[in-house]
Amino acid sequence: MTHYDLAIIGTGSGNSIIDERYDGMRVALLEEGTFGGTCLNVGCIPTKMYVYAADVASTIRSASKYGIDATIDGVRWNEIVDRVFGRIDPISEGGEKYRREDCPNVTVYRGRARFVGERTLDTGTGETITADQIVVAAGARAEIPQEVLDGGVTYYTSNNIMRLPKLPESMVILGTGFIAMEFAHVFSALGTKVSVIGRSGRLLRHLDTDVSERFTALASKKWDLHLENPARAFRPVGDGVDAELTDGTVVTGDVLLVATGRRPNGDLLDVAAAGIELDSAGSIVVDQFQRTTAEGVFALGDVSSPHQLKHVANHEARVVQHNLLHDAWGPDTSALQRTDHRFVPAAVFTEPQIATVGLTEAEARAAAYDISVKIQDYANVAYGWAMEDTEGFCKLIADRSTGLLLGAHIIGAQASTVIQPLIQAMAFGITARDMATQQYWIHPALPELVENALLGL
Ligand SMILES: Cc1cc2nc3c(=O)[nH]c(=O)nc-3n(C[C@H](O)[C@H](O)[C@H](O)COP(=O)(O)OP(=O)(O)OC[C@H]3O[C@@H](n4cnc5c(N)ncnc54)[C@H](O)[C@@H]3O)c2cc1C
Ligand SMILES: NC(=O)c1ccc[n+]([C@@H]2O[C@H](COP(=O)([O-])OP(=O)(O)OC[C@H]3O[C@@H](n4cnc5c(N)ncnc54)[C@H](O)[C@@H]3O)[C@@H](O)[C@H]2O)c1
Repeated sequence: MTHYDLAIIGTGSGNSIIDERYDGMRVALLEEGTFGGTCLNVGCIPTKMYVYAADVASTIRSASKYGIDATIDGVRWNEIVDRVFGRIDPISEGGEKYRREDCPNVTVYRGRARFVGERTLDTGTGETITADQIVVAAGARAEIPQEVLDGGVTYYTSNNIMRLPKLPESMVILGTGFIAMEFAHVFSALGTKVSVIGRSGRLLRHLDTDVSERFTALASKKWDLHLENPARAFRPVGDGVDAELTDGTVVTGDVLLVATGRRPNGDLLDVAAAGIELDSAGSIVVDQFQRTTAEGVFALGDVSSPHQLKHVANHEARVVQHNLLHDAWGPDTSALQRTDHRFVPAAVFTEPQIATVGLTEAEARAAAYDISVKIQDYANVAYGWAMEDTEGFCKLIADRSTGLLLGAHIIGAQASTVIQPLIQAMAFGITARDMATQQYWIHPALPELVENALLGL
């Protein structure tokens, strides 16, 4: 049985651990799927490349409000697909080739790994290995509701929807979370008729209520929404799918996209054989040093994190990368790094974009903070006038007793970029007053939205 200094399950964020500090170690890298993981191959990166194309189409459609007449003559779907995957697929292939051919200390195993004992792995290739330390970076997978499986219909997930052979005329999307909304934007902007089925009354309902309500109102003008009306059955019809809803409505589409959450992959790894605990949501339990309940085993990213975001997985990977090299299992933890999950931001790349960090107003009130709330409309700042924006806003929530921000929520153009100074203020403990008054804000740029929101607080 081959013994390694380190074994890593998963080549998404896990692959980034192995840098020159590990040159003197024997490392096993285990991967069952496409090399490079979710973000690169089927997640953040390709989706945002599609979103960019969708945004271009949207801009053309809305050009007339600026006095410019333009129409879309055609959407070359296959060229969009080729632009995205023509760039991404070689990165994945190159990454694997690099590990196999240029990293003499790394052995790549291509199979489904699972634990068969303490720090012992069946690599899924016929070989079992042991390692002094193991990192579980095995990610998550799309959850498929039973009613979809029972219906025997063809369905797509985020894994394969981007490689459809042609742009569908109509699409039924099950779910109202991040993935559902980003693909609804992509396909509708490119010309597909989009129907969305949700169980609750609002899209993106985990966000601040004002943001979620505004987004739902805007979406209802362009998509066929079926909210508070869960699907109870799915049936194949011709080349497409019928979804029968609880009130009897039937929603039909050429293609069904299921985007109802992603389940951590810990349940497929026989973790109990290694003494690794899962929580009730199926995530691997980790402490602030990313250590699991089994000595010598770390976990990071979607398999162990409630956030399921790439910037969180990256942060956790850097912590693990450090702690692997610092006797993480001895009594003295002073040299170890801790993960910091206090202010985790997220953005939804829809139209309009949404960005969020910290508490929602409801969460802040439930936590009994004495809060100050300000909503600043894009329509009331100069750049908002330039864009004729009548929809977007920035909502800030601050703690009156400290003057510190508790939450920031933006819906509107470039929200994912405009929010960054607010994330910085929260991370570095800058008060809203100092933030507003102790620096210049470029006039008349979009961040004046944030300046005015802060002044308003
Ligand atoms: C459509 C989509 C869009 C997204 N967009 C964004 C975004 O815009 N911004 C953002 O921050 N996040 C986004 N995310 C989330 C982000 O992609 C994930 O949080 C991140 O990629 C998780 O990284 P990871 O390293 O934990 O897991 P992964 O990158 O999923 O890596 C896990 C790897 O482990 C392998 N594996 C699993 N089990 C085994 C096993 N038993 N044996 C061997 N190998 C195994 C898998 O094949 C996979 O390659 C998106 C996700 C999706 C699906
Ligand atoms: N821009 C980004 O950062 C980005 C983009 C895409 C994905 N992600 C990450 O990937 C994760 C997974 O995305 P997701 O959209 O699949 O999950 P999600 O948790 O955001 O949303 C899933 C939605 O599906 C609903 N749902 C569950 N079962 C259902 C059913 N049977 N019928 C109808 N609706 C049902 C849930 O109520 C929820 O609203 C996200 O939580 C996010 O962290 C991030």
